Parts: sequence; structure tokens; C-alpha cells
Amino acid sequence: MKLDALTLFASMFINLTLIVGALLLGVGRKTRSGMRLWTAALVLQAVAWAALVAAYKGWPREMATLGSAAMVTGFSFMYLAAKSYLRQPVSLPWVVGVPVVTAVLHWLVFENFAARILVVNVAIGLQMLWLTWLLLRPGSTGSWRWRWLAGLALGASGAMVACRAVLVIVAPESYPRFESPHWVNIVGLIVSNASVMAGTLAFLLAYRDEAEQELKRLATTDGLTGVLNRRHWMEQGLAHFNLARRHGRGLVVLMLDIDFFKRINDTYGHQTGDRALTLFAAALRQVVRQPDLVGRYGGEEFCVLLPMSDLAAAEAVDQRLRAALAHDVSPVLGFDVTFSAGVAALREGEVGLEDIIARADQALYAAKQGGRNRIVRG
Ligand SMILES: Nc1nc2c(ncn2[C@@H]2O[C@H](COP(=O)(O)OP(=O)(O)OP(=O)(O)O)[C@@H](O)[C@H]2O)c(=O)[nH]1
Repeated sequence: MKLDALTLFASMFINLTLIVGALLLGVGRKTRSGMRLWTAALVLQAVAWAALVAAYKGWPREMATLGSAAMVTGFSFMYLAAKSYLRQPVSLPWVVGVPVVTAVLHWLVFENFAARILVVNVAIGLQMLWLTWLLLRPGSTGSWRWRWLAGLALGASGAMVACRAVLVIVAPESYPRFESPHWVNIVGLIVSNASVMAGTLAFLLAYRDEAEQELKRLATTDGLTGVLNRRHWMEQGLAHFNLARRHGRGLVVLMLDIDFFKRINDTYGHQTGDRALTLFAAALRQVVRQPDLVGRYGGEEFCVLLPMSDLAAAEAVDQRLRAALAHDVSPVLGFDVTFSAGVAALREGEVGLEDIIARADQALYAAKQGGRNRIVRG
């Protein structure tokens, strides 16, 4: 059997369908948006190749226009997928405008072979090269591994498509027909196939990076309030403690416990209790400085470590938090939220962070015993 370009185009459709199947099976449909968008891009491209092949069986104008529109829309979805992992805003006029303009122009100039080839190749080339720039430009967020792999994959394809556009401008008579087994078509298909494969691999890497980051976030933060969990707060705190001891710098630990929290739960329900905890933690994060570590020590008890600070700095945090609770949190909840606090500073010769925490905790206990809604030095 003679291998013609049409057979290769059909193989492109089969490849894409298989990759989509593998992605749906391997990554699942409930994945985060970047991978879903990439999968949708491949589905659109599979539809495009099927329509382009079908154009040879009937309704050439309709099928070829549908194929071109699906192809260009597929690249719009690749752009959306990349933007999702790059965490950048998308340009809707670009996403919608390029496919619509391409489809309309393709339909209008269909009878002119060179013109319709030019329309499609210019649209795809522009999309791919723009996407390549977005991925590779300095300062883009995201790990360089997936960005470079995706950028090179799409850049190679974009360059190939741009060459096709140039070829149809300078030598329209020698530009091969779609079904001809001409080397331009063969090279084009090989590059497209490699680009789809490498691009998928790159987006799988981005997906894995994102999943890793998410796991790290889950392992280090408190699920309810978003502040550091106790284990991670201790780990980070220990690093600050060692630095403070080595360089003879100050360090303060502030322990905070919401007053009569059981009563809040019992009176307003557990959900309102959770909301009070969340708002309390948010207010606490607002009133500390950038290097300070805020953690949830357990239940309704929070801990703050202030590097390079003294007791007065911690007491200032305490005052700001009381003001924030009174002005911002209590009106939202509909009842007053107060807390007791214990504060302790690193002392000369102290060998463990636990010692400072223990003193701050004792001071907190004294604050509770002393009538609550106050701070005590330990
Ligand atoms: N809603 C909610 N409640 C919690 C959570 N963690 C702990 N609690 C509750 O917090 C309450 C703490 O009660 P206590 O230790 O008696 O303290 P308190 O009522 O604040 O009294 P004082 O600390 O002495 O002022 C308990 O009822 C816990 O069930 C949580 O994540 N969400």
C-alpha cells in the first residue's frame, strides 16, 4: 500500500485521540484547569484533522473551514492552558478573535488555494510564536523545565508553519496540495507530531509541578485557616531560633488563645466557630510583619514567632490584633471575639525554642487566670 499524506493526516487524528484517551485515563477528568484545557486543545485538533481529511470526501468548503477553525481554536486552548500554569490573565479578544477571523476569511477566500493556505498558516503561526514567547520570555512564572520544553515544541511547530506561509507567498505554484506526499507535507506532519508529543509531556510536567506545590501547601498549612500548621511553624521557627542564637539577635514568641471559644461553638454552632477561627487568623496575618511566622498551635490557640524583635514589638502586634478584632471581625460575626496572650523573648543561654514556647504558654495560662482578654509577659 502506498503511504500518502492523507494517511499521515489520518494518523495525526489517531495519535491525538490516543493521547487524549491516555490523558483522560492517566490524569483523570477532575484535574485542575491547565491540564483540562490542554486536553480540550488536543480534542479540537483531532476534530480538525478529521474534518480536513473528510473534506476530501465531500463538502470541501464546509469541512475545510470547520477543520481550520477547530485547529486554530485548539491553539487558543493551548494558549489558555499555558496561561493557567503561568498564572497570567488571558486576552479574550485574542482567544476568540483569532479563530473567528480565521474561519470567516477561510470561508471567503476558499476558492483561492494560496489565499486560504495563507490565512490558516498565518493564524496558526502567529498563535504558536506568540505562545512560544509567552512561555520563554524572561520573568515568566513556573519552572523552566516545562516552559522550555513546551516553548521549544511549539516554537518548532510555529517556525515550520511560518515557513509554509512564506512558501505560499513566494512560490504559490510549488506549494504542495494537502493530500500530496510532498516533503513539505511530510516534514510538517513529523514536526506537528513531535510538537504534540513534547507539548503534552511539558504540560504533564507543569501539572506535576502544580500537584507537588499543592501537596507541599497541604502538608505545611492548616486546612481551615491557611496559616502554618504546628509542625511547619516549629520547623521554620527552629531555623529562626538558631540564627537568633548564633548572631545574638532578639526573638519573641507570642501565644494567643481565643477566650470562651467553647461557648462560641455551643451558642452559635461549630460552623460559626470555624468562621471565627478563620477570621481571627486572617486578622492576625494582617497585623504581623512579613518575616513573622503565624501558625495554628492547635484548636483555638495560635502562635506567632517574631524574629529580630523584642517584647514591645510583640505587644504592639497584640494591640493591633485587638483593634482589628473589634473593628473588623466582631461586627461581621455579630458577637465579640477576644483573646488572651502570653509572650516570651529569647533569653541568653536558652538552648531550645521549646523553652520560649513553654514560657509564653505559662504566661498565656496566667492571662487566662487573670481574667482573660489581656497579655502577660513570661
Ligand atoms: N469550631 C471549631 N472548634 C474547635 C476547633 N478546634 C477546637 N475547637 C473547640 O474549641 C473549644 C476550646 O475549648 P476550651 O479549651 O474549653 O477553651 P475556651 O472555651 O476557649 O475557654 P478559655 O480558653 O479558657 O477561654 C473546644 O470546644 C473545641 O472543641 C475547630 O477547628 N473548629
